[in-house]
Formats: sequence, C-alpha cells, structure tokens
Amino acid sequence: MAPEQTTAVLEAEGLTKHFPVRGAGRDVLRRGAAVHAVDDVALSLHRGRVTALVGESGSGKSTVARLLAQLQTRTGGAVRLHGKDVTVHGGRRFRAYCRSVQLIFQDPFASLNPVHTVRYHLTRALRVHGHAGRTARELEEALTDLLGRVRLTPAEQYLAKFPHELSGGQRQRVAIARALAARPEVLLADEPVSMLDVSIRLGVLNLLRDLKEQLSLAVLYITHDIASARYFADETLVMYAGRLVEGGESETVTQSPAHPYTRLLIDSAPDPERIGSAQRAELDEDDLGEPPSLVTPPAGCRFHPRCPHAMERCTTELPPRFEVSGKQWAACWLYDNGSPAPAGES
Ligand SMILES: Nc1ncnc2c1ncn2[C@@H]1O[C@H](COP(=O)(O)OP(=O)(O)OP(=O)(O)O)[C@@H](O)[C@H]1O
Repeated sequence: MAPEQTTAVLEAEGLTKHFPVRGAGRDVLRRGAAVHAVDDVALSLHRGRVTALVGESGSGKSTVARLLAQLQTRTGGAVRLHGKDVTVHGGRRFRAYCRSVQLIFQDPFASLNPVHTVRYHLTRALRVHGHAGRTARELEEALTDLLGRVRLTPAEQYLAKFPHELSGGQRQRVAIARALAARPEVLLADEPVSMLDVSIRLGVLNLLRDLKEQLSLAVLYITHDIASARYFADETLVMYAGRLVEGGESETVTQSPAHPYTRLLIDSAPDPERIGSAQRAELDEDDLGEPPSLVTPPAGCRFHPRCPHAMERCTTELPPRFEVSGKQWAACWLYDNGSPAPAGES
C-alpha cells in the first residue's frame, strides 16, 4: 500500500539535533560551536510498512532514532504520534509513548543484562507495560506467546537461559521479544543485524518483516547496507551528513538512484544481489571519500565537496526536495523544476 493511502503513526518534521562542542584547550575557538548531527529531517512511519534510513557511519541515523524514541531532547522540530505532538517529559503520557515506540539496538549482548535470564527480562518488560496478566498462568502464556512470536520454541528451552548461553541471533530475538512485550505500534530498529553473523542476518530480517505484517507494525530500519534496504524496506530514505538527500520506494531508490550520493553509496556496496553476504555487508567507506565536518558543515548542499556534478549554486544554496518521479524525490539541484539529470549520467 502506498504511504499516502495510510495515515502516519509516527511523524517527524524539521527534526534537528545539534550537540554543543565542549573541547578542552580550544574552548575560545569553539565557543558556541555544535555538531550538526541532524538537520531538518522529515519522515513518516506507517502501519505495516518498513522505512529504511540509510547512510554512512556518523550521518546521524542513530540520533534520529534516539530523538524519535525521546531518549534525547531535540534542538528543533516536531515529533507526532497519531498527529499529536510529543515532547520529552516524564509522567503517564510519556510512559504511554514509550510503550508505543520501542527501540531495538544493534548489540543485543549490551542491551540484555548478563546476570538475568530470558524469563527475567521478558517478565519485567511485561510487568512494566502492564501485560503480565493477573495470574501465574497468564504470565506463562504471555511468555510463551512472546517467545513463539520470535520463533524461540519450545519456550521452556529458552526461559531459564542467560544471555551468554544464547547465540547472537537468539539474543537479538529475545531483545525483539522484549520490545514486543510493550505491544508497540512502532519499532525503531537501529542496525538490528549488523553485529550478527552474516549467515543469520536474513533470518532476523525475515522475522522482523513477518512481525511487521502480523502486528501491523510501523518499522524504521536503520542501516548502512543499502542493498538490505531494497530487500527489506518498502520505503528508503538516504541520509548524508545530518540531512535527508533522497527518498521514495525502495525498489526505485536502490535501482534508479537519483541523488549523486545515493549512486556513490550503491556503487561502493559490491554485489548487491547477495543480501547478507560478508562481501558487501559493510560499505567500503574508502570508496566514498571523506564525509564533511559536522561542526562546520559545507554551505549549500553538504555533499557538494564530494559530488562529481557539483555546480556553482550547490556551494551556496541548500537544495529543497524535488520530485524525480511519483515514487522518488531528491534534494539535489540536478532536479530543479523536475527536470531529469543531464544525459550521460549513470
Ligand atoms: N552525545 C553526543 N555528543 C556529541 N556528538 C554526538 C553525540 N551523539 C552523536 N554525536 C555525533 O553526531 C553525529 C551523528 O552520529 P550518529 O551516531 O547519529 O550517526 P550514525 O549515522 O548513527 O553513525 P553509526 O552508524 O556509526 O552509528 C556524529 O558526528 C557523532 O559523533
């Protein structure tokens, strides 16, 4: 279903995060300086859809997730759940927000407490979110249901285990089950498979995709692996140096990338047909050149110092989003007035 046919569950508009720089020794030079980690990001997440947020290390992807999860305060912009503004604060409304919007981290080993069993982690999550039931039997049913959803069956085989007794994939499944204990509407999955063995990445992505369908979840899938976005996500957004530069249907964005940065990203990820292969599991960031300083980001388009098509105006004017096709937009002056990129481009 096209995103415009459904209402957004979670939306961000003008989302901005600047981290003040507190550098010793160079304070005088740096007074008032900030890392422009996220600037003016707009996105919307829809029920039953996966949106991939793709970009190099340091482009601001995790910061977007933390801002959406309300783990960090934003410098500017708005976050809306079902159209209602949300702001970081404690209390009942905040707890309800945390139930609805759950974050899954890259490293399941770090996110699970090594001294506690699977039973403890899941029971605690069920209790915190008020879904543990009233009787011991209802609790057992809820635990069995959670482990069944992440395909760790039979449940008795896993409940007494400690994190170190599980494989990486099993640990990430427990972390996913713990997120599901909140009965969320939105899952923010920050590089959920990048720490896993390449042979099991696909299994965890398939699980997330099935859960998205069964539970009508809105999923934000954060990754530096653009080929996996094609496979797993309905929509793909490309982030560069704190800004979104391209977005649209995953198939279109990954097969006919419009922004020069997206093209570079795809060209630098060898063998896109082999999802999860070790060969293209990591971007070869050497091929991409150096990302800019986020303390003094380039004026105009932040990609212009690395862009093979940079024009005069790219160095001074920030490009807005231009429609490239009904299925894709790009923040690039090559598409001014909707005109296609000059002939001869790849
Ligand atoms: N708490 C912080 N204080 C200062 N700077 C920060 C903080 N958190 C992130 N940053 C900076 O913000 C920028 C974006 O970081 P972020 O972690 O969001 O990028 P990312 O795309 O998720 O990268 P990765 O894939 O490596 O996690 C980076 O330059 C980072 O150093």
